[in-house]
Amino acid sequence: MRAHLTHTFGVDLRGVIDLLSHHLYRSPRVYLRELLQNAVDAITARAALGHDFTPSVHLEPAVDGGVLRITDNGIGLTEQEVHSLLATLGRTSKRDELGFVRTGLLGQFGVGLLSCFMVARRIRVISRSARGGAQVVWTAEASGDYRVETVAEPTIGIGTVLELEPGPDAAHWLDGDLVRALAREFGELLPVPVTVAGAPGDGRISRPALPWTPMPGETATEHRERLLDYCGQTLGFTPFDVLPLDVPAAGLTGAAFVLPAGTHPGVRQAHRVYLRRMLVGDGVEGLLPEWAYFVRCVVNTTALRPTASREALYEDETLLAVREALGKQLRDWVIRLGATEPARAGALLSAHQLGIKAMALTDDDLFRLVERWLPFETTEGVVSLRQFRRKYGTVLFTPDVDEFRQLAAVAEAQGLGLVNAGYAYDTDLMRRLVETDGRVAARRVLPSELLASLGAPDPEVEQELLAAVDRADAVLARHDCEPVLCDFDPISLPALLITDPELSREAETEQLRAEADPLWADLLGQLSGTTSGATHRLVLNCRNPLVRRIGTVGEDLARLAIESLYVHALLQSRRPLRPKDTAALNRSFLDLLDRAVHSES
Ligand SMILES: Nc1ncnc2c1ncn2[C@@H]1O[C@H](COP(=O)(O)OP(=O)(O)OP(=O)(O)O)[C@@H](O)[C@H]1O
Repeated sequence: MRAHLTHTFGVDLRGVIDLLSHHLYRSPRVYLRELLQNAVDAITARAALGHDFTPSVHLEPAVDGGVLRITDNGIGLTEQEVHSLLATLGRTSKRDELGFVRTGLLGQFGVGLLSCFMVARRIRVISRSARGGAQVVWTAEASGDYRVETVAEPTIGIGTVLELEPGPDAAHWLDGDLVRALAREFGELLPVPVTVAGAPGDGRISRPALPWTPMPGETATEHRERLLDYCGQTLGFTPFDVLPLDVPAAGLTGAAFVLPAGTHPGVRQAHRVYLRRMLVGDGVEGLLPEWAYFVRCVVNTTALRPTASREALYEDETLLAVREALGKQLRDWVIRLGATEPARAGALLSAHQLGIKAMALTDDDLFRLVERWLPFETTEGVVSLRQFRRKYGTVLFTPDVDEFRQLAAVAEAQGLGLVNAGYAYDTDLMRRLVETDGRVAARRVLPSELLASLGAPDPEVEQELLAAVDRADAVLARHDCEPVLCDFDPISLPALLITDPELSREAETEQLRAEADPLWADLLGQLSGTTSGATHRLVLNCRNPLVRRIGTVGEDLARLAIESLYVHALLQSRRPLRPKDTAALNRSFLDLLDRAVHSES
């Protein structure tokens, strides 16, 4: 029998270092965030020991291709800790025995330091522990080799000095201007004083106050102005508005900036997220519900967890709760705006219709706001549903933009009010209107209904036209269309093409039946019940002078005129042209042209 031996995975350090340092992070720039984070964590850990000291982190960018140095007066490392923490991938001092992240610290994975190998070929850590012991020097190469030395006579105070020697083609990452810019970006809000050599004034780049916290003595208007400016400088746009965010359970505060008009609903908004005042990233997604695509946030949190790359947030219970709470705050703000500044609420609704309509489908208050302020295209012009209902009681709507365009002029002339509910979420909103206010609140208008409201023509004119129309029957049948004679306004409109959705559905069923096998054909036959007529109706306006004249012209010209009116009505309805429609368009146009030219000559 063969013995079963247990083996441990071998690890090629070069591969792991390459993977972590080059593939985990999107850009080498994050090396500075990892360094600042370690320095701040070390200070937090030393403070937790009860030491009395003035925290400080100081950065010295490289000069002429030399080393970059970062010095902190945090907890430092003993020789043993250097071996176990710095030299063991994935080992961290920032989790407890059970693996939970210690409160108040930023790191947790034990890989951040490796990001330095994206810009450095050698890392040197000189450290003196607050717990005592000799000063230690750890020098690590990008190859994965390291050595540890102890120094009898300490050269530094308690804390750590970390030096990076630039890697090939990476010297610019350690240069003064870039280091100052990166330090400001990542560390600007850190509560610990961070100074960078060469930065203006006393070199401090971190400021004590969060930008969204009101300053002492600042008025509400000044505070708002300051935040609008901050948005311009940090996020690069002038917001429509700004609102404060606060989720105490997640230690989250911040500001939400509502984008001006023109934001595409498909865009996933990226937020600027600080974790314990350290910038996690400015492209963090998923902080808000999807419908809130028109808002960008800047927040600081103590409870959300970043992924190892720090470029996204962990999808856990806390994030779900935060997303829900922030969504609610946003929604409450919209409602408040509706109550206090209706005109601005109207402007907001028009600017970000899609997101707000989506929200309104599941939220009563927002639905009322939408009903009251969201502008709809109607036969009364652009008005809100509330205004429209005040005049007509019921909202008669078309679920299709083209259908609205086709019917609006005629409906208006007959004194019928019509609402275009052809854009995204509109018909769902109409359904909701019925659910909340009853069946009379909204109804889809059927083209046949409109047809019924049109007047009967003068019998004499009708008689005259009937013969001409009868003769043109075959022409229209080619287009699956039946002629109807009516009197309607506007008088200038000669003909109207109406497609009844019921009829087209039946026609489709018929077609399917024709193509299906006998069993299905029978079944579909029972469903459709009727023999289908034409799908379209060409409603000729007997009040229109051109239409009237058709009754008096010869057979060929009458046929040509009716087919031309069909094509004209089809173009007006903005429906896509089928090949036979295009053929009819060409035919009628050229025939008319031909006749016009001949009548001249
Ligand atoms: N400036 C420092 N002072 C004291 N200890 C440090 C310092 N920098 C790093 N360390 C120690 O080295 C360990 C490894 O650091 P590293 O940045 O790789 O991971 P981490 O900060 O623990 O976690 P993460 O990968 O999430 O950043 C830390 O847990 C810490 O104990």
